[in-house]
Amino acid sequence: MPEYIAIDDARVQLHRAVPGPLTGRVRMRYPGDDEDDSFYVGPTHARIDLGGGRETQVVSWVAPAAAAFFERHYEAGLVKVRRHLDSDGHDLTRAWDEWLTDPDGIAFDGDPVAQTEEPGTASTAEDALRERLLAPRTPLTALLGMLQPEQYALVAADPTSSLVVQGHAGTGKTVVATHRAAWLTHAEREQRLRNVLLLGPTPTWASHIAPVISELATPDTVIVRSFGQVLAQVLSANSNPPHKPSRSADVVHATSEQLGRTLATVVANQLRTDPELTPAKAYTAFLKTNRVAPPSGTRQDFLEWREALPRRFDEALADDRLWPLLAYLVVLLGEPEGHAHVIVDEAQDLRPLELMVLARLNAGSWTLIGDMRQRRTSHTPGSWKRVCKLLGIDDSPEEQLSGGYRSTQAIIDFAGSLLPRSAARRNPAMLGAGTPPRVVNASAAEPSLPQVVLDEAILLVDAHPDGTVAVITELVEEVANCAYDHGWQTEGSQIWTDDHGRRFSLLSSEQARGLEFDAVVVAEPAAFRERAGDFGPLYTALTRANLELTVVHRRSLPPPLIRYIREHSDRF
Ligand SMILES: Nc1ncnc2c1ncn2[C@@H]1O[C@H](COP(=O)(O)OP(=O)(O)OP(=O)(O)O)[C@@H](O)[C@H]1O
Repeated sequence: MPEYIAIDDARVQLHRAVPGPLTGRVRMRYPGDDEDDSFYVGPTHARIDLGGGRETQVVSWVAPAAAAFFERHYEAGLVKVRRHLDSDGHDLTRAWDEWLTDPDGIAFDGDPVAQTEEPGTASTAEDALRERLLAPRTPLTALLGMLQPEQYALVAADPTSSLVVQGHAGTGKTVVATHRAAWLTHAEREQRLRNVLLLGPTPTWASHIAPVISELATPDTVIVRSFGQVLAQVLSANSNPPHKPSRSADVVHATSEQLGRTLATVVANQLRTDPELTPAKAYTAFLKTNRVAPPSGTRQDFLEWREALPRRFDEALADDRLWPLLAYLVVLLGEPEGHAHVIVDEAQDLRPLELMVLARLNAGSWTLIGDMRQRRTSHTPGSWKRVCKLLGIDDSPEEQLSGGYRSTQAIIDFAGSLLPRSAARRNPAMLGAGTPPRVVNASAAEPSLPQVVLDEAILLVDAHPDGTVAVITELVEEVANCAYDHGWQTEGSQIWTDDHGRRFSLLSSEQARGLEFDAVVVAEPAAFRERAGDFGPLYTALTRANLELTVVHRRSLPPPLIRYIREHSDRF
């Protein structure tokens, strides 16, 4: 960070180095004081010796005093001015001042740090935020300097009670989840928690958020896992078992809550006669019990499904779709060491039995973050109240996030047409209006749909040479075959590259959860609903785009999108 270089240039000695860029600066007057106080906010507490017996202080972002920087209405009248510092790695790129009183001259005077190269303070907080959001997105990074007051309030909310955060796509829920995990466990917080489990939908999500955790969190305090990895860990199983085609998943998910009740009853009954009960013995007992509780219309299906299950626990482990069932038996019988707090990102996607497993892994309170409108199936609870009930949370306030940081207004409005009118967004997108989505009808016989999708993806890749592009579709295999035929290669199975070094990601809506790209092609919208029976996955797919969205379809578009296009025919 230039301050340090500049401080060194000015032969200003540091007591200790600050590991990372400073976040900002505050000038305020405490009641009863004759002079203003000024301090920096940064990644950790530090004292900067300015020479001549003077020093300035860096207050850790987790300290209560840092609220003077982050909170919009910090104890009215105390804060005079805040200086926001934005950096790219260790280079200070921008600084801007936010006056809360009438400007009275120099915002921060009298110390060498203020006379260093902090760039001009022309931009406002809003300009700086917009500029950053319009630039090609880098992997998710710590955003301390940009954290919005509504986000900070949730990051730093009291962890003695549980918290539910509902927010539209792109309102910064993952930003809140990651920063909260770091805040709760930070070594400099007086009542820090010993550990936090930070849970999200997929391993790709886990790698997407990893940089924030390694930048902000105290080492070895935040455990990042995908839902599947948690189940694998409970079962000590490999997290990528071979998929066996079966009806297991449908029945496990469709009867999830009743299945949980049946398993709990089996375990309780068996324990009466067998205190040494193991998950394997409980599984065998479950295969035989008459005390099953599926909904009446599905009882026959349930019994047939159970009849076809592997006869032994260790054989059943080979089918990951049975993992929630098996893991529940393990946690019912074991005494897992509970986490001090669990944060769940995309929490709307957990099914009842998965929630019941999780409930037994947490010894503390919860932070549940998600968007009920992005539910991927009707087998997940339809309300936060229901989610809380399954986790055993008594009464938790439901907080809302309302800012729009991911997508342009044009993309938000187009995707938002899939939502009920009552769910419309309240705040305008920070990225501005943007260009309307491009809708390509590929219903002619030639070229094929995958070919059109590939051509559109290449157009976007060329238009965003420094950015990221994704194709999101339920027809992953068809598009992959087409890309392969045209000389594209895959690294992992999601990122495709060509000989010119161009690249795009190819994902199903399930894999795209929680991620974002500068430009996105969504292929064959009609196919999303067939999988989910709901618009949630299509809404998720459309809202992964920051700046540009192309929709390619061969079949008819879903009626709300047709209506939207008709009502806004001037834009399409
Ligand atoms: N305060 C902020 N300053 C700068 N960028 C922000 C801020 N809050 C969020 N963003 C950016 O907006 C984008 C969306 O944020 P995030 O992924 O947290 O949203 P989300 O609510 O989890 O979305 P979804 O539910 O659709 O996955 C990210 O690029 C993030 O870095």
